[in-house]
This record gives sequence, structure tokens and C-alpha cells, in this order.
Amino acid sequence: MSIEVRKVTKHYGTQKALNQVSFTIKSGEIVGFLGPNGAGKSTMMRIITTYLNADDGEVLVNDHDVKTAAKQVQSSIGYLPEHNPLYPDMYVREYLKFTADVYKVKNAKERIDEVIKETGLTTHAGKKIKELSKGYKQRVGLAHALLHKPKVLILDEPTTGLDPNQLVEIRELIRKVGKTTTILLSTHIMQEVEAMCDRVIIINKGNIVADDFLKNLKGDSNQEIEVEFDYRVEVELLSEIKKVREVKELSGFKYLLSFYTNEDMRSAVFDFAHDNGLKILSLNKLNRDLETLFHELTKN
Ligand SMILES: Nc1ncnc2c1ncn2[C@@H]1O[C@H](COP(=O)(O)OP(=O)(O)OP(=O)(O)O)[C@@H](O)[C@H]1O
Repeated sequence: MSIEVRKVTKHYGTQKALNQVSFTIKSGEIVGFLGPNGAGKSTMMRIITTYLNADDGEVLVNDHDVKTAAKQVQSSIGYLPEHNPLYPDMYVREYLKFTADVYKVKNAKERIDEVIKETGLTTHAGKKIKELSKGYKQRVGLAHALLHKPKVLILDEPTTGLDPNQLVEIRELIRKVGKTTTILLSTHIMQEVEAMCDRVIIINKGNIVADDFLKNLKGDSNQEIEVEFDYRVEVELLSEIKKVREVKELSGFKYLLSFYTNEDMRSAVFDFAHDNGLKILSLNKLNRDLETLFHELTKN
């Protein structure tokens, strides 16, 4: 297991930022850590990267405990914090050389060349950091995080503030890096997760409210069926269809039925119409929008 978080709790004074948070991330996964502002994402990431201590619970990174083996954790993890701390007056290559010295990177020159190429910095390596665009500054931050060949990469809101072109480039770069590195990346934008991740962990007010593969969240376990009958039907009656979670009356004789099940419920709706002498004029199984799901899970 690359990351194991077990019942982690963290307070700032009287405020609880994390409440018994648990999750695991297997090697090779790219996982999105999604939550609204103030949900606890940065706090969790700082604990995983040893910059902050939890009040309670346990965190292992590549089987090393963040409390008792911080050095080993740091040497196997790369971290791009939310406010990418760079030295603006340094040249890109100079900054990476400085980082390589701090991390005691072996064959530093070769590794710096490799990382510059990998992060698309070749044409900018001789520039001062302060002269770079935000997108290129993020590339320098990523190069810094990757220099010591970490097995796990922690990226805190890596695309915040980027323009649409830079956004696409950085996402591509992250996906490329993800082919060889386990990645946990935080964001408050669902599309970001869809663009880069296979799995998402959603946090709200310090509590994990969802942890699943995107394909499951998008799929039938959150099934919605829009149905139109030839006549008005009482919502209470429709609520009796098996496994219905919610019924919404739309315009005309249309209804939106939500189910919590993997089973295709269209035939149950047909049976219902038949049993009640109704005709179905239209019936659509909808693909649930992940954005809606995120809002539902984090609205309170
Ligand atoms: N140093 C601190 N002192 C006091 N409270 C803090 C501190 N850092 C974070 N908090 C509070 O803890 C909660 C979680 O904050 P955290 O920064 O982890 O959330 P986040 O999900 O990363 O949010 P954002 O997306 O805005 O960065 C928030 O309510 C925040 O105000």
C-alpha cells in the first residue's frame, strides 16, 4: 500500500479540521482528493507529508510511519504545496541544482536534465523563476517534487490559477507522471478529477463522504430514470416502486425517479405502468452528473 490513513483526527484549537479520516491508496493509483474550501484537504496532505502532526490516528507512506520515520517518508514522497514556494530570483536549473543538493540526489546533473525534459522545461531552464508564467512555475514546482524520484506524489490544488491552456498542459503532465508514480491530488473542482483520476475521495467538513472509482459513481449505483406517462400518477404511488430513493414531479406527466442500485430498474418501471393501467410515452435512463453528486454530498 502506498498510503494508509487510519482514523486521523486533527484540531486547530477547538475547531475539528479532520474527523477520524481513513483511506488507503494502492501503488500506481491517481486519486483525486475533492472537497469544498475548508474541507480539510491541505491539512490531510500536510500530515501525510510530515509537515503537520495529527492529534490522533496513524499514517503510513510506503509502509513508513509519518511520526516515527519522517525521514524515510520524506525521501519517498514528493510534495507540491498549495502555494508553490519557489525562489523567484533563482534560475530554473540553479534552483533544481539547489534542491538536488538538499535532497542529496545521486547523479544530480543527469537527474536534473531528465526532470527538465520530463516536465517540459527545456526551453525555460535558463530563465529566472520570476520571469515564468504561472503554468511554467507549476512545472518547476513539479520538477522540484520529482527530482528525488519519489514513489508517491502529493499535489495540493496543482492547477489553481492557471489559464485554460496551461490547465490542459499541466493535467497532461500529471497524467504522464501518473504512469510511473502514485498520485494523490487535491482540488475543489469535480471536472479536474474526471480529467486526471480513476478514483475520488470526497471530504466535507473533515469527514470522508465518498470514496469510490469514478466509473462506479457515474454508473448505475446512482441511477436516475426519467419517465413520462399518459396520465397523472401520485408521487406516493411511484415511491412504492422497489428501490426508489426519491421521486420528483417534472412538467406534464413526467417524473424523475432516483434509485440506489446497480440493477437496471427500467423493467420495474414498465411493470409498474402495466400493473396500474398506465402507458409509458417516454423513458430515459440518465447518466448521473458527478457535479450534482458532489454538490449533494457537500452541501451541508
Ligand atoms: N493553521 C490553521 N489554524 C487554524 N485553523 C486552520 C489552520 N489551517 C486550516 N485551518 C482550518 O481548518 C479547516 C480545514 O482547512 P484546510 O486548509 O485543510 O482545508 P482545505 O480543504 O485545504 O481548504 P482550501 O481548499 O480552502 O485550501 C478550515 O476550516 C480552516 O479554516
